[in-house]
Amino acid sequence: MLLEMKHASKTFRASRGSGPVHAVKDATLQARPGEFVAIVGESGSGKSTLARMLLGLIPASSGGIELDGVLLAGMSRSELRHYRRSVQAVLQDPAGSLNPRKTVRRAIGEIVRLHRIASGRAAVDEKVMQVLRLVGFDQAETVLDRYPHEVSGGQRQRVLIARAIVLDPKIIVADEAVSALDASVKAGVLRLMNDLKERLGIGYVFITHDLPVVKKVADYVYVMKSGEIVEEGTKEKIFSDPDHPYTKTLLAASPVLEVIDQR
Ligand SMILES: Nc1ncnc2c1ncn2[C@@H]1O[C@H](COP(=O)(O)OP(=O)(O)OP(=O)(O)O)[C@@H](O)[C@H]1O
Repeated sequence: MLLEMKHASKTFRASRGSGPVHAVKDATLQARPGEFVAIVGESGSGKSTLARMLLGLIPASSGGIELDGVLLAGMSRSELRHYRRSVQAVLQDPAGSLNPRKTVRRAIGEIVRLHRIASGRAAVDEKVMQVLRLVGFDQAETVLDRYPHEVSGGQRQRVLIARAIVLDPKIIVADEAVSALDASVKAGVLRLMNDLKERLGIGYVFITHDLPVVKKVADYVYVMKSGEIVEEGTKEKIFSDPDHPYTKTLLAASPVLEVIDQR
């Protein structure tokens, strides 16, 4: 499977007193199952807009997204359903990704029902537990009836990952998915994502401003500046031999790649 963004641009219309915003300009990238692709750039560089286009939440102004050569904008309903299952989102939890009024059981169970992965209370519960175990809740039954505010930030992020992988996606688009977490919790969630890559062959488009995280997990890196992808390459190349002056500035400004717990 191949997910591609081809020459995609997004321009937001002018609002009163200001001109149009060219949030993403002519972006081309590729993502595959089993590969950790990072998109790195400063705040305002257009990363979230790019993620929203990849997830089909907003249309591109020009260019487009393709899954195995089929243009997202031209997909039939069943192709679109396949796309939405194959390409899942994990967003930053403080963005309110989990409804505070739904228990973990309900937040994941309703996806199971909606997509007819299982039906009947016992079968749905079993599926929910299975996916919770996959994301590291060894005693899944202890979190089933908790509300989002009753679990820790790292656990909430795991629940969000569980909710994404229950659909058996091939690629997860993660926008600042670990940015709000403390270093040790962050390391745990990254380990989990890496583990899911190895065990289930999930690929990631991992969007972040956090270079130490990129250094730890990415296979391939795209660097964004002012809406444009200014450089791309393997992690090794980007970190040891960057070409673009902006990449060099980013690396120099990074808090010398604090060592993230490797356990
Ligand atoms: N709906 C919108 N309408 C108008 N302008 C927008 C809209 N969404 C984003 N923008 C603008 O597009 C530019 C890129 O924003 P975007 O959120 O994609 O950047 P980002 O790299 O994700 O930044 P951050 O890390 O701060 O979220 C910004 O100038 C932003 O103000």
